[in-house]
Amino acid sequence: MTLAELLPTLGDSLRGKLEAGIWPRSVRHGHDGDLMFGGLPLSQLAARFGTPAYLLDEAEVRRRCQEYRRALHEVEIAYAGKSMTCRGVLRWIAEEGLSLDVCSAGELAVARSIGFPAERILLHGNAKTPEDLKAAIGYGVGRVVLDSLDEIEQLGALARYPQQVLVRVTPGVDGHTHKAIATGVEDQKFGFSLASGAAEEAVRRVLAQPSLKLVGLHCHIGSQVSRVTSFEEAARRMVGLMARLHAEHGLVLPQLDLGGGHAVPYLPGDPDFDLAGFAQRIRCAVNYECAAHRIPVPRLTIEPGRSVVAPAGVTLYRVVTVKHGPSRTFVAVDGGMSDNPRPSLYGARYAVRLVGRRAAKGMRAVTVVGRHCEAGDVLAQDVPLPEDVHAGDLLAVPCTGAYHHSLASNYNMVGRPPVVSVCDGVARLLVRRETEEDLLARDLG
Ligand SMILES: Cc1ncc(COP(=O)(O)O)c(C=O)c1O
Ligand SMILES: N[C@@H](CCCC[NH3+])C(=O)O
Repeated sequence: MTLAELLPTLGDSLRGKLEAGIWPRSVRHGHDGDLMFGGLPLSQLAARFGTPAYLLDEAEVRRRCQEYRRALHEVEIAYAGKSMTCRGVLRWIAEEGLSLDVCSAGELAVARSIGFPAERILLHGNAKTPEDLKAAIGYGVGRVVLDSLDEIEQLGALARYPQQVLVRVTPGVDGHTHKAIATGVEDQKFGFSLASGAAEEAVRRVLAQPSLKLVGLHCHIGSQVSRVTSFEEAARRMVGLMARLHAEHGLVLPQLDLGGGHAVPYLPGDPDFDLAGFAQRIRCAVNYECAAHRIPVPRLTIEPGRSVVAPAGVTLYRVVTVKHGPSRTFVAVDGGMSDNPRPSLYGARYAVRLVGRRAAKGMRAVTVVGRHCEAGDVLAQDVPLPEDVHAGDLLAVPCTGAYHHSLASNYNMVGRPPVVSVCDGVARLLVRRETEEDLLARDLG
């Protein structure tokens, strides 16, 4: 029996303890079954901002930035903007002293609009368009992470010396994560293969471009990776490559970017990422390999996205209807795959909780579904909810701060939810709800 199957059978207090790790640390029990989030009752936030709504606990995001900086004080922490970008969040990231990884001119435009320091920005992307490259050069971003031979030539022609660049390497390391987000293994679209020699060829090409200044190497083995050993192995392989480049070209590269991908717990019982262990073992692996190859230790960069914002987010939904099928009960809510495509894309699992009232009955396993025209529009399968859950109830889904707002669509012409930040009892609308007028405004008839 899995923990998810076991949960409905557990008493409230044991279930509460198991669930504690997947909610932001500010969450407290409120009156009559409510939950306090950043000092405000969830039911009050739902009444004020409507549902569905993405909530973000500002203090939790900032605390996570600080934890990264403390655990890895000598390492550059570059927040991966693809996980959640809006001006409010990027301001927190800038204030907390992190760098920023963007992967399009669009993400860069948001960063630029709040004056995110250009020298702390890295531009990523396996297929950067000329517009992406021009925008990066125009803003003077610190580093561009090169991902194809075409891009090396294009950037070489557009840039002015010394445009700092890294070369993205595919180290051939398995992050043991979902196939769709495993980027360290061979035979996929990202980076230059280490095993085939493509990475060394890319370095040669960069060195031949007078406008580019190669400052380091980059790799990213995937997302939602929990095994520190995979990062360690990638670090060792990357230092090995740096040593070969040193021997071949006399190159001393001052930077090594090990990407992001640190896993977070989505369900009760999922392990938390061992940040202290990661810090210690990466440091050891890099120092040891550098000493063994007699090359200087590079400055490390990491690019966490999910692990900075996911656990700070909660999504609120209103139940629209409850349908009792022959083998399961469907609880349908006013959102779905347009605000959270992760279950359909990656088979992602979530916990769901009734808030705003006390349940009169015990728990049973139900399937929470969305309002979209697809049978696969499932938000959470076999989750425990009270037997008396009914239309109008408020549901809260934790761990939705990353890859929710950023992956959202307006499928079925359903407007995207607002993003609301909450801190010390004050709620602030960061991104307003997408309206029918917004949707119609783009349609020129
Ligand atoms: C190059 C790069 N860096 C960082 C990240 C951030 O990953 P995560 O949000 O899993 O930390 C990604 C996404 O997987 C990425 O592609
Ligand atoms: N969108 C993915 C993560 C992608 C990581 C970006 N390279 C997720 O929701 O898990």
